[in-house]
Amino acid sequence: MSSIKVVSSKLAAEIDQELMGPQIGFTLQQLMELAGFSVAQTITHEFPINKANPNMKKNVFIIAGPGNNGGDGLVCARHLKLFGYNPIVYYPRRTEKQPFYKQLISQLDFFKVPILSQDDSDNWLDYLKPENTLCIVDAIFGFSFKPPMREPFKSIVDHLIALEDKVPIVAVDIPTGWDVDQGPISETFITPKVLVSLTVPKPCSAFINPKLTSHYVGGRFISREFANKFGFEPFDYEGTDQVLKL
Ligand SMILES: NC(=O)C1=CN([C@@H]2O[C@H](COP(=O)(O)OP(=O)(O)OC[C@H]3O[C@@H](n4cnc5c(N)ncnc54)[C@H](O)[C@@H]3O)[C@@H](O)[C@H]2O)[C@@H](O)CC1
Ligand SMILES: [K+]
Repeated sequence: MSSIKVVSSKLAAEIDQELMGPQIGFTLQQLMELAGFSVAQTITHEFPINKANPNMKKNVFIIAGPGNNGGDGLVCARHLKLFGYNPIVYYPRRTEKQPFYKQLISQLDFFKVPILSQDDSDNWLDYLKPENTLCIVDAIFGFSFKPPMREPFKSIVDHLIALEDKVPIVAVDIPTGWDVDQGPISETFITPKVLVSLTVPKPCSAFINPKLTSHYVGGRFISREFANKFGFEPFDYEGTDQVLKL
């Protein structure tokens, strides 16, 4: 893993600021759309739908947290549905922070993606049976997580830890509970089977064990000049792919 270029959380924040600054002018919605799309595409690579097997598990359980990592999960769910999977979203703390989150929810309703809420806190695990679930998407926390983990997420993550040997977890950007720079230092953290780093891997990705976790980079939205300015080479994405296995 050490040969993979990573950028510190500080630099990652600067990259985001500049991408969404007046000169380049991306909006958060645009970046989130590409980020969520890249996570959905990673799932098609790691867990492809086998049309010859009508009994194949197709349920993907997406847990969306209260921030933008959660937003990536909502976008990912919509694309998964269009790719032929059966996404189920658990979104226990809806945000009012950005008005477009309501639109993301409306879009999921439009595609008839079930969304569990705070009201389902006693029964959400009924929808996450290992015998029916292909994989879990961890879109709970990304680079703004600060331990210790508060409820309801602590209990949710404890359940995920108990399930992680039975159902593979795909982590969006940062495995939940990991520190963006120092990795799994808190008391509660997951160990994903797949990590999708967005834009560029953060230092915590150096702590994944390549025997346990496949590592992808996604969020294909920067030019070579822009990457070089921040001290790294852009990733060699193939064709129209939005993700690259590292
Ligand atoms: N340029 C960007 O900023 C982009 C970021 N994206 C995603 O956005 C993520 C970062 O998003 P945010 O900055 O919104 O942050 P996060 O989604 O990492 O989490 C912030 C939220 O978590 C809560 N939180 C933090 N620590 C907690 C704790 N210990 N217990 C309970 N709740 C806690 C905060 O109150 C806040 O609501 C990235 O990792 C990435 O996945 C993508 O959407 C694409 C664009
Ligand atoms: K995550």
